[in-house]
Amino acid sequence: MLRVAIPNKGSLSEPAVAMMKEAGYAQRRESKELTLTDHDNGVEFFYLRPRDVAVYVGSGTVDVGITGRDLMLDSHSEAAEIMPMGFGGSTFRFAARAGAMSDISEIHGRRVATSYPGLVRDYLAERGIEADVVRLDGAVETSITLGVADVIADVVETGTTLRNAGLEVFGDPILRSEAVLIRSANPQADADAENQVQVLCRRLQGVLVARQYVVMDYDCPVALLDRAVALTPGLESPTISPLHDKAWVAVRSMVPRRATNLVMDQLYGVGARGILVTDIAACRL
Ligand SMILES: Nc1ncnc2c1ncn2[C@@H]1O[C@H](COP(=O)(O)OP(=O)(O)OP(=O)(O)O)[C@@H](O)[C@H]1O
Ligand SMILES: O=P(O)(O)OC[C@H]1O[C@H](OP(=O)(O)OP(=O)(O)O)[C@H](O)[C@@H]1O
Ligand SMILES: [Mg+2]
Repeated sequence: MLRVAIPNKGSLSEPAVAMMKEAGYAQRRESKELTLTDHDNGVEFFYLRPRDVAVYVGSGTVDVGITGRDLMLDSHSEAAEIMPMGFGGSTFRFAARAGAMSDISEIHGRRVATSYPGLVRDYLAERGIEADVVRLDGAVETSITLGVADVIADVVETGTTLRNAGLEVFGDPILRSEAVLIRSANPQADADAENQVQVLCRRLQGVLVARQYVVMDYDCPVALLDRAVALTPGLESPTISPLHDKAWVAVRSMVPRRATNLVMDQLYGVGARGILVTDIAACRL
């Protein structure tokens, strides 16, 4: 059985479970279940703290897992990214009291509070900056007000938490993070496990594509087909089908979901009619 680690709590938990369900895997029904065996697909799911996922995967006790890129790098475990999951995006940044700092060189000799000491120490060491890294479990933004640190390094998504604490980011982002599927950096040579990992990846890729694209159908005068197809090139090439009226053809193509309305406006402008958009329930490319 393939062993897969899924975050049991936090921002990544619900979207990870939703994605696995969309990929056709059984998932736990309630949050107190620690494991779930999907016999039909030959997969055993382990619901673990997202911070621990990289540790288990790195040690080879589970085959693959979902966690944040930031957590994986912080853990220094022997794990490697296989694919991004399309959710849980954030940046990891330094921040200090508004107006207090403008360059990371100013961190030298200061106290930096963070829940990601591995990541922060690596980043500072690479730049020759010496600082006292204070490890906290969370709510790191409050540490400056309470006098425990001069600088923080933390996850920033909307920036609301920082603003509420009167803090401001400075310097370049330390990291751009998102949820990622990871596996051991030195996987055992096991053909069955390798095959199952490939199936899992193809299914997850299918979910990503189904979420990112729609299918667009429209009718188009033959004389205008080249201009219309240039707007909807699809992934490989659009399907063109004859219509009873020989002056028209039907076109079917995949279009990025976020561009749906723009492409429909442009197609209509070119002369296409009967433009229909359909969600993709699942796909394998
Ligand atoms: N506000 C956020 N937006 C997007 N991703 C986030 C956010 N906060 C944390 N993450 C991501 O979630 C992962 C952190 O997992 P963690 O278990 O700490 O979740 P959490 O949302 O902070 O929950 P909790 O603090 O309750 O444990 C990291 O990969 C991080 O980049
Ligand atoms: O930029 P924002 O949209 O405000 O999000 C960022 C905040 O979200 C996370 O906190 P979380 O709620 O996980 O609390 P924690 O610090 O206790 O982990 C993170 O640690 C930041 O504090
Ligand atoms: Mg948190």
